[in-house]
Amino acid sequence: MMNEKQALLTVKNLEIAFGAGKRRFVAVKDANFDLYPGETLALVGESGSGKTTIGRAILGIIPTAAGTITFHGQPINQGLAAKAHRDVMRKIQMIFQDPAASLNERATIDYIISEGLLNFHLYHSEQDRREQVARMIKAVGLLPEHLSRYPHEFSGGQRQRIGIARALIMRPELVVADEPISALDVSIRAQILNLLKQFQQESQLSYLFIAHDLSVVRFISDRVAVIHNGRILELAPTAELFAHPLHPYTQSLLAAIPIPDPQLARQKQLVAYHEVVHEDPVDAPHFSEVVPGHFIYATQTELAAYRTQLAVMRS
Ligand SMILES: Nc1ncnc2c1ncn2[C@@H]1O[C@H](COP(=O)(O)OP(=O)(O)OP(=O)(O)O)[C@@H](O)[C@H]1O
Repeated sequence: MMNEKQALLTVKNLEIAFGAGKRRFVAVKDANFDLYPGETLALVGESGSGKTTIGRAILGIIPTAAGTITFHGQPINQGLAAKAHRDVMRKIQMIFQDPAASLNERATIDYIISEGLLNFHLYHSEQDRREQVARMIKAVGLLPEHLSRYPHEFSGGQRQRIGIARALIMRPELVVADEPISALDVSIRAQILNLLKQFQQESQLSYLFIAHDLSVVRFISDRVAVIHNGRILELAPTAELFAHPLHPYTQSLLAAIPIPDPQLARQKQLVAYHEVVHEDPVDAPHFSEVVPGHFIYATQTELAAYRTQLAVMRS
């Protein structure tokens, strides 16, 4: 079904490296995925796996070493004319992990939420700006009197609402949400997730949702990409991935989800997955489809075995 739609974002053979010469470190290796309008794709992996790096490359904050990032069919990682660049910068917004660190402490909430409108001239008059901000503040569940206050006067959850308002007032088409609830109290995480879902339903927003918590991913995302050591190892629709994880690393990740029932509580260790350097160029691993929509990083020989394994799991 997904493939009949035009992808909003396409990441193809993406490589991102830091440093040069002997210090060169490839943080993202040959990443491939599409993101469709109105869809949430989760990028899940342990700390340091390369999730944020992919998000930052999509936002144009860091350069890419190889591959393409295409938005609305237009490559955006190889330099854009100024007008097109501004247009993309408006349409792709970010929500950060730490709402305490990402808001300018010296600015009022009114200014923080308005800043994008001011920079991009997205208002007709001062009255229009005020109306847009008033609508947005209400939509994220804050009050008009909050506008004259400063970030330190708010709780973590309220700050994240401000961060969401700041991003969504730009009317983006894609939001890169980088661990948007992991810095928040457990009690308010669901509220923020529901708020993000509500906005998506209202406006066909797409989310690239960066997370390490699989229970959150299961709740919020349509599809999941599992990343490890800069490599996407498996990508599938959420229900499929949770029911039929194929890659050993994905399986260990799922097995490590803590179960709330203390009787059943378990916290298994993740199986370290080390990429094998394949000497055989004929059967080198690729990111390919096991069945339509379910991708895995494997050699052709492994792929055939995964197909059999999946058929058994499904029968
Ligand atoms: N500016 C940089 N210079 C050098 N190395 C970097 C830079 N940014 C990230 N890295 C490295 O790239 C790798 C991936 O980092 P990244 O922040 O994308 O991981 P992550 O999966 O988002 O982790 P976390 O959940 O901890 O944020 C890490 O090994 C990190 O040390």
